[in-house]
Amino acid sequence: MNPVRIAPSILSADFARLGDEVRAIDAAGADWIHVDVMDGHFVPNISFGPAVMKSVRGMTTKPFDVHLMISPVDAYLDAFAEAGADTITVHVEAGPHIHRSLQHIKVLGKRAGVVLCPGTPAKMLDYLIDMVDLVLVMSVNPGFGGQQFIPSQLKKIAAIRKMIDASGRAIDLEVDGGIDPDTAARCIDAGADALVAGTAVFKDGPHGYAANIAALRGQ
Ligand SMILES: O=C(CO)[C@H](O)[C@H](O)COP(=O)(O)O
Ligand SMILES: [Fe+2]
Repeated sequence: MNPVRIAPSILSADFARLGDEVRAIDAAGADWIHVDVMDGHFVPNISFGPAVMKSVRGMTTKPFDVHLMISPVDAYLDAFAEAGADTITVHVEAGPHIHRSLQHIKVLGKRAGVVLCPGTPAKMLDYLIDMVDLVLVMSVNPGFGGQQFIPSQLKKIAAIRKMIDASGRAIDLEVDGGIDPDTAARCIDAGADALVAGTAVFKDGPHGYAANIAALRGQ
């Protein structure tokens, strides 16, 4: 398994200083930059779109890990690829043709990720696992930062770890929502190798970013 990768979610950044915030989490040791895109339809919140993401893409060379909470999503995939996404992750719950969406992401030359909401079973991955580069398990209901971790998702993480190992493919297993040093350790024990964190990274302002990221690694 890979050493854990930490992906701070810029949803919790100061949007008035977004470029500086991306530079700051890069300098503080972020492995990936997690970009939460919310459409006010699939989830009850609106964040930002590809133009805002593109405007900060040049602030770091770290991979952009783009979590699309958009339904329907297919019409937006090209725009996020063009705006500098490295991994594009789409919800199985967001439309009837998840397989087509994942195929399209691969055609765009990007890493394809699939994400499951807390109420969605791991078996939804049975016919997708052979085509994805990343599985994202939501440990909160998507739409907002600062929510409480849902412990039932640990069992799902462990089940997906087995599916990934059985596949023989290199697939990242990422968890998103309510991650702090305690829940991070529990997710890693269950088999996660990438963690998204918004509140736990950004809560103290820029002087705390490096220590907060290190704490999620158990350091
Ligand atoms: O996808 C998300 C919400 O839908 C965010 O990535 C997630 O909530 C991160 O925020 P926090 O660490 O504060 O829970
Ligand atoms: Fe997210």
